[in-house]
Amino acid sequence: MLEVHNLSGSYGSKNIFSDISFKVEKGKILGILGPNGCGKSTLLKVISGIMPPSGGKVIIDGADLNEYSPRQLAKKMTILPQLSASSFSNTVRETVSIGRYPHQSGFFSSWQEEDEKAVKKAMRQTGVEKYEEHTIDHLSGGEQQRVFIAQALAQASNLLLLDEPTNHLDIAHQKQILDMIRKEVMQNGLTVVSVFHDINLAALYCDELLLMENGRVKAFGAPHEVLLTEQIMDVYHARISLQAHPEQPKPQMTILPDLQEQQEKMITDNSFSIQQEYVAFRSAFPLRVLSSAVHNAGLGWYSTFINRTVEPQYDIENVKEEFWQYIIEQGFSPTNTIGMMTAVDTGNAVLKKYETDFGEVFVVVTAGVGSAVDVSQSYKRKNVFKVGTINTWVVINGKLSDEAFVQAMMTATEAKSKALAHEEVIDRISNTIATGTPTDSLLIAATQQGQYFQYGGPITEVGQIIGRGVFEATVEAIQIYKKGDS
Ligand SMILES: Nc1ncnc2c1ncn2[C@@H]1O[C@H](COP(=O)(O)OP(=O)(O)OP(=O)(O)O)[C@@H](O)[C@H]1O
Repeated sequence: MLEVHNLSGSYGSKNIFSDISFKVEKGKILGILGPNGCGKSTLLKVISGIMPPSGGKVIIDGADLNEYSPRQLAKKMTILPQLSASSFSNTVRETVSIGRYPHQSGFFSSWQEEDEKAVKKAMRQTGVEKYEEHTIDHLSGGEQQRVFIAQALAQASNLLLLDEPTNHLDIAHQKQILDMIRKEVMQNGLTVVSVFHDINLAALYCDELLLMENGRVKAFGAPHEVLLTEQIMDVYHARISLQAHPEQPKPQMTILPDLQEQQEKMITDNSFSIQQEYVAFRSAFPLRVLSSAVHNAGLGWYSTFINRTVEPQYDIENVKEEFWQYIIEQGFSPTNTIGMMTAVDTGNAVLKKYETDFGEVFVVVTAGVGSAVDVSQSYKRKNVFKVGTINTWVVINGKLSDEAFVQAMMTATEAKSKALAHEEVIDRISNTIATGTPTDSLLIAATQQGQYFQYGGPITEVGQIIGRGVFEATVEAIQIYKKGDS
């Protein structure tokens, strides 16, 4: 569809970009990324024919850009430049209608039903129908942007060149416009080349990305090939971190601010309180937590954790909502609290403290093993939900990598299973040594200050403490449970 060969562009003698080559297939979206002033808009202007190249060529559908007349080109390709601050006295409808110009033999003289349909469809797609008779200068920046996108769509060409199409748009309209463009691409074979400042939106919506630096191509490829942590940090001179998008197989980045903490933050025993109704952990600052809790599971930052006692017959349809209410009633913040539940008396919780070279590590365990299960034999039983459970917290004064968090979960789980074996806890169905209960929960929390741990396996410095601590606390908690049970 679009081929760019060794393209260069300059303003007079000032060279802006050089030797840029890439191809975009029909029905694809290419995103152009790069820092301010690296030449993205100028590249778009040269591709569209607004500016002549200083070298190289642009091929559209097999023919050189120069071979098209301006009207032919306007039917092939539409450019939506960056929105300028100039004032416009045309109505929305008139502005969108200008997009039909290449399809007229004389301006407005041969207005056809097809033109009317295209204008109406474009206004509907961009949600500007309701402003149809308003003049552009009476619209907000975001509304104006949508009108110009409508104008570009009304032109109904096969190639759309967009310069920051989501500029000025709120998140709902960013999503609406980009979803709509993606749909046009997929259903009608539209091809799009778009400049983006928002790297996450570009990764989410584009098939391929072209990353520019100082007028040159730094990288070209699928989003996961171009968005590499070191590469982005290098080009933009900003610290970032990349994660997976929660729904799409696309990378997303987060800026890492260079904010210096004034004080060293430490967790001490004062943060824990063990009561009959619940075990609570309260910190003056949030910790990074990975957990399988009932409330706020997953990876996040939280300052409070609670492990509450519920009736053994606790069976509520909407557990999440009930837990949310409970947290509020106890005076905690539901968005800042991790919540677990157990049928055992939390007054029997075991709290253990381990002094290490890097700081203190705390382990808290409540254990109810009435419904203990051997994981290797569990396929033999029906899936019966019981609240009798082993809940484990590990709180570390240290900084864990993502690998270390996951490995810490594994290390703690293995230590728990070893404790059950040590206490000869039996799976009553299979009559074999149990490895846990059907509903165990685990929480690993770290202050993310002080010593850094890349790994958390059993023989790492932090893993050794986790292994020993979870084993000892679980053995003790099981012994207390057995005493109460007998
Ligand atoms: N009309 C012009 N005459 C001379 N230099 C210009 C002109 N327009 C832009 N430039 C310069 O060309 C360089 C590239 O500008 P361009 O607008 O292409 O960058 P960009 O990557 O789109 O930047 P941004 O992200 O800030 O929009 C900049 O240094 C800019 O100052």
